[in-house]
This record gives sequence, C-alpha cells and structure tokens, in this order.
Amino acid sequence: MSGMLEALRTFHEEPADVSSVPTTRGTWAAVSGTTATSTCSTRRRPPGATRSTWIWRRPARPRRKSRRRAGPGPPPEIAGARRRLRGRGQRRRPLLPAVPGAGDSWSTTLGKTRHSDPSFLTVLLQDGVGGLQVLLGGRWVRVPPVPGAFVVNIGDFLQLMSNDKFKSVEHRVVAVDAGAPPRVSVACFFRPRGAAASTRVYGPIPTDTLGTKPPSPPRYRSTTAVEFINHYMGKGHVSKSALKHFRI
Ligand SMILES: O=C(O)CCC(=O)C(=O)O
Ligand SMILES: [Fe+2]
Repeated sequence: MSGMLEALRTFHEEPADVSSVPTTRGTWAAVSGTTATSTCSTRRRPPGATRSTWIWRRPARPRRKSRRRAGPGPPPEIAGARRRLRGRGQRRRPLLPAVPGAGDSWSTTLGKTRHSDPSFLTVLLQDGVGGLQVLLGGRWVRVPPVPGAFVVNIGDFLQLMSNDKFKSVEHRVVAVDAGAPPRVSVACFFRPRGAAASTRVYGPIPTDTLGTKPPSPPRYRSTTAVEFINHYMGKGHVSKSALKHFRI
C-alpha cells in the first residue's frame, strides 16, 4: 500500500517532460503497453470534477509479443511506478495540492466534487493527508485515513442491481490546509469492461432470494455498463443524478 502511494508521488514529482508524456492514449499506450488517459479535461465537467488524474486500463489479456514490440519503454522510475500500479480494472491517481486557507469554503471549487461512482464497488487507497468525505444523513462526514486500510465504496451499479438494498455513497474530496503535502489516492473501480460492457444487460435482481418475501418491483430499468457510463459522463458526474435517470 505505502509502496503504491510512494510510486504515485514519485511519478508526480517527475520533471514536467517525463510526467507530461502520457497526455494522449496513443502515446502512453505505445510506451507502456497499458492505456493511460488524463481526466483533466474541463470540457464536460463542472468545476471540482477535475484534478490531476491518470487512468490506467490494463488490457484484459496482455499479449507479451505486442508489448515487446512497443518500443524502448518508460524510464525506470515510471516503469517501477507502473509495475506497482498494475492490476485488474481501472486505477486512478489523483493529486490534489494543499491550498492556503482551505476549508469547507473550498470544497465546491477544489477537490473532487460530490458524486457517487459508476461501479459496483470502488476500492480506494488514500494517503495520510485526508480530505475524503461521505454524505451521511444530509451531513458531510470526514473519512479519516487509516494506515493499512482501504475504503470500499458502494457504487451506482450495485444500487441499481440490488434494487436500492445497497445504496451508493455520495462522496467528495475537499482541499486540505496549506502545510500538508499534496494528496494522492488510488481508486480501483469494479465494473464490466470489454465486450460485456456494451452487450451484457444488468437490471435489478429479484430480492426474494430466500423465497421468504414477495420480490419488490424493479425500481430501475435495465441497462448496460456503457449506456450507464455514457450517461454518467454526460451529466458531468455530479451527485447521484445518473442513477435517477434509470429509475422507473
Ligand atoms: O481521491 C479520493 O479519495 C476519491 C476519488 C474519487 O472519489 C473518484 O475518483 O471517484
Ligand atoms: Fe468517487
């Protein structure tokens, strides 16, 4: 865990010419054999929905031959960081600078705006800086970093499939006060990928699995991961509005 966070910091502290290499999918894919992309675009995102973030998508079945043909490879520090980050699914590495005077008043302008994740589950590793908050009973509650622990978030997909039995959690990240080091975190989003993402249809699972109660009527229409994500991205990932769109 600490190695992974350290790798992120190392990467962010690289000179600009190294850390700015992977600005396009093509460039980074050719360098690393994985796909990386930045979510720093402000095109369809409201303020607060962007930060310095890189997404790694590992090919489902990496083909060694094509990797070998891919060129000389990244510098050793980057290769090391990438090795530590490898795994299934999608990982992000946000970096949030400390802000002089930051407090709750900054929360809607800097950090990660309130949202729920378009995943079944998200496994999150945060560093010791803090700033993550969840919405509980209408109040923002801090999620203090616990060394050696992951934060596991229920995502919108699980809420949809469980017909509201498990509720996705609204969360945000607020800027921390000056003096703290820049914050890094790694999130792994578990959701359908590859062909299944556009072909497999997911809907509420009947909840009477024990046969003890009549199943509750579905509260959401069925959808594919691709349709859900496209809608989510189009909304600019704010709050839980994407889920509402699928509600019957
Ligand atoms: O950085 C964090 O703690 C949370 C990041 C997050 O919520 C996300 O990327 O969806
Ligand atoms: Fe999130």
